[in-house]
Amino acid sequence: MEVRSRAPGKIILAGEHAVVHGSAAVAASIGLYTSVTLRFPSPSDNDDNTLTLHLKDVGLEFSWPIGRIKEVLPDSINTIASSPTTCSPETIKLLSKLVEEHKIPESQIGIASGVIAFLWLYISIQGNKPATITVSSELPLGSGLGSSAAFCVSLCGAFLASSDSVKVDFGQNGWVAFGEKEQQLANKWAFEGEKIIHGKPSGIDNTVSTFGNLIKFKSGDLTCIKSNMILKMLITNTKVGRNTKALVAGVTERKKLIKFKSGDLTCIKSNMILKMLITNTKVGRNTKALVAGVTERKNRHPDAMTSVFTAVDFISNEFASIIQSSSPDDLEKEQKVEELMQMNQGLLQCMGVSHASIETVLRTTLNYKLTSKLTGAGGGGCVLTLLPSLLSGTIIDKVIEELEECGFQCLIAEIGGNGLEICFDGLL
Ligand SMILES: Nc1ncnc2c1ncn2[C@@H]1O[C@H](COP(=O)(O)OP(=O)(O)O)[C@@H](O)[C@H]1O
Ligand SMILES: C[C@@](O)(CCOP(=O)(O)O)CC(=O)O
Ligand SMILES: [Mg+2]
Repeated sequence: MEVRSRAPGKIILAGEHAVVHGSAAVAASIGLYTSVTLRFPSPSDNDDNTLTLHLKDVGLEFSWPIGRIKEVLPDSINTIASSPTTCSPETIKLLSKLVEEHKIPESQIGIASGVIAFLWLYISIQGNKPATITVSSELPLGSGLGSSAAFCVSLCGAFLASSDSVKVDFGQNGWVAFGEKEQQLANKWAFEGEKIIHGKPSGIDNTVSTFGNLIKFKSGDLTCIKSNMILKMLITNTKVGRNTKALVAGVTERKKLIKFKSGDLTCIKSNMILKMLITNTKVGRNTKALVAGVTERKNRHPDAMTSVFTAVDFISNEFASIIQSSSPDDLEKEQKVEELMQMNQGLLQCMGVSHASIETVLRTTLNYKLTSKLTGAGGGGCVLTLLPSLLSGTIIDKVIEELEECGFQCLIAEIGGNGLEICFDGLL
């Protein structure tokens, strides 16, 4: 039996880091996916009693005899697929032992936490069954586009789709979304995986990767917005990590906004056209370390940092209301969005998560009177640039050219598309 799943990356339009400390944030899924293939051995493969993980993006393969997993985890993991559970520090230690039995080059050591998350999610949902899992991604890893969440969500999608606790219609062709209950379950499990990779995630990345679209998020509170505005983002990457090929996808038009709160869906219409260019800088960095750094700064300066997070909360809420507003004055809305992005970037600098490469993108785009802010954890990674609707294509080409001359990489990706999807027919 074979099942495939895919889950998108994301951009955070406003509120990263502050969202970890309870502020609101606004995020959108992007049309770049992490894909997982899960295959259980057929009865004729009776020698195949291993759990194998192929990580195509980093060229690494891990394989454990099921007997070895049982030896290291003698009490087995007593979780049930329908009940997402946090991995205890003791179990993380045991799973690390399994990962350390494989050589991961020092330059790729960040992958270890992803493999531990994989083991936790697989064994928790599927138990000690032999299987081969292959992961590949269109997302640059560790660049602020939520590859860790897309990794966890796509894994959970495949594991749950082939478990008894989720009812899926095997008869459907092509990519299909889970029902809402199954989406919630995949989202909760993915959050448990993100905890292993990020330390203290807010949950925004796994949520937008699971549900897709455009969302306003506050811990324990989610507003999911589908819009008919055109959001174009340029991603700039600072090239210290691996080379990422330019990926260009279409820009979609969305018909309505969906407000989603505790399981309730409310549709909201929007007429605004907001063009965003996503720019990706390619300086490698680690979300866990950056999130921990902000928390340490908060511990050192609790009052000042609480004020910063409160300001971000206002920015995110205002950002969300502007893009949902029915006012026909797009110019005014764009100017407000630009100001909010500028303010958010300033506050991210206060949190200590900007980087020289990000500042270079800010300066370069400012030469064209364009506003940018980092997206995701910062410290390098990706930067967003707002493209006002009256901006000419020639200017956009010039900005991209100049950014690429700095060694960065620019991509335009679809914003606010589908979330987690599953495919059983093997045709895609
Ligand atoms: N396709 C993938 N293959 C292997 N590991 C992955 C993949 N995608 C994400 N990961 C894991 O997620 C980590 C990157 O997550 P993070 O630092 O949060 O950056 P981001 O989520 O912005 O890409 C990687 O170091 C790895 O552990
Ligand atoms: C910094 C943060 O707000 C977003 C991190 O995103 P990314 O892993 O850099 O793509 C952390 C979080 O919300 O969990
Ligand atoms: Mg991440």
